[in-house]
Amino acid sequence: MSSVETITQVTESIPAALSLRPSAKSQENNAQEAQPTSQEEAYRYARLLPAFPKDEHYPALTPFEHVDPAARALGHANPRAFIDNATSIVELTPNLGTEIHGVNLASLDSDGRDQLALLVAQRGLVVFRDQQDFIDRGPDFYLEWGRHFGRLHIHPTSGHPEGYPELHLVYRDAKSTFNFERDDSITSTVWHSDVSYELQPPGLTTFFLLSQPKTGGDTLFTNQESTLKKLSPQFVAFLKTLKAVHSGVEQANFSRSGRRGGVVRREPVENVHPIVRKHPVTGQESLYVNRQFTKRIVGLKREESENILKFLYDHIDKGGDVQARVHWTPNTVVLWDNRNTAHSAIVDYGGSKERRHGARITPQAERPIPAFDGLDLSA
Ligand SMILES: O=C(O)CCC(=O)C(=O)O
Ligand SMILES: [Fe+2]
Repeated sequence: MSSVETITQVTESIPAALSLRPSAKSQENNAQEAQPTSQEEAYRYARLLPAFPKDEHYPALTPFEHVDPAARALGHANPRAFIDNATSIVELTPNLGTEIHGVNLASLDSDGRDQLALLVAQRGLVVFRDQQDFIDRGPDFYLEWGRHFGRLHIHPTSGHPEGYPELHLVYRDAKSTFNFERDDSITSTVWHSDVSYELQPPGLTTFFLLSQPKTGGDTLFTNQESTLKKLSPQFVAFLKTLKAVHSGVEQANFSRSGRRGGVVRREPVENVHPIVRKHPVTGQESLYVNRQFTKRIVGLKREESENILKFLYDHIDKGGDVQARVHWTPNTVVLWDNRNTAHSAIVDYGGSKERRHGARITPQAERPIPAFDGLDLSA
């Protein structure tokens, strides 16, 4: 987010586009053809533009039992049956990311979706091309899709299509942005795991673009199992004894300040998570801190906490050898596992006619499981 989850700078106020209505006649191609503002009436996805209703308030989230769909695929005779007929399956990097052509996600049955969840858990990032059917099915389908994987999260501050608070939108055009811009930073890169401040942050997450710039606006991913493995066993053993505070306060304050959409739908929370978490299905351990939401290490002196976190963030920043970069082509749908990866938007576009409009479906998963059984998260 600031990705939209990030600390964003809304350069101008809410877009005039919000008042637009869909045109049944519009056949605008959804990508590569960014449309000028004067033609926004014809925007094919106008009904999915971000809205920020002021009267929307939700109570605190309550705990729930998450049953991971990937676990159901573990005992399957062929857990990759759902991609048996793919025309191409390419590993983006040895340790992170698989790109698949020739599989229609929208037609996957329950069993196929479970298998998909297992592949996403194993590869961290899975990119599906040519998913026009999925994208064209629209918001009710997106919600039904997401509910297969867990309870859908409603974002406390981001824009959503009118009537669909469970869809988190990223948006930028010539007039406005609801993500990623920090006018005081040398970079738009903000590594994060989505809404990690929640008690039960997301697992499998689905994201796609409805419109995209002609070039640029790729998304970066990194493998947090690999970033952990690069550290010495002695240091990892120490990290496993630690837990950290993740906070949604800064994000809410940013919204309250009037930048972004100006709404806070749910009071911000802070939660404590293990610095090294264990995946509930694969059992793999991963580093679970991020520059956007992780604030301090519990129990350490301030300088100790600041320096260790800074070291870990620098380590993540420098991990080009465990990262992958998704280039968006029209009708691409990407899934990542927020438990064992981190990601960042790249804001390298923004010509006067460029629009980038994305939607995220964000099911929550389990409370992060500490890699070290003895870690007490209640204290
Ligand atoms: O826009 C992007 O490339 C990433 C957006 C993002 O971080 C998110 O929606 O979680
Ligand atoms: Fe994100």
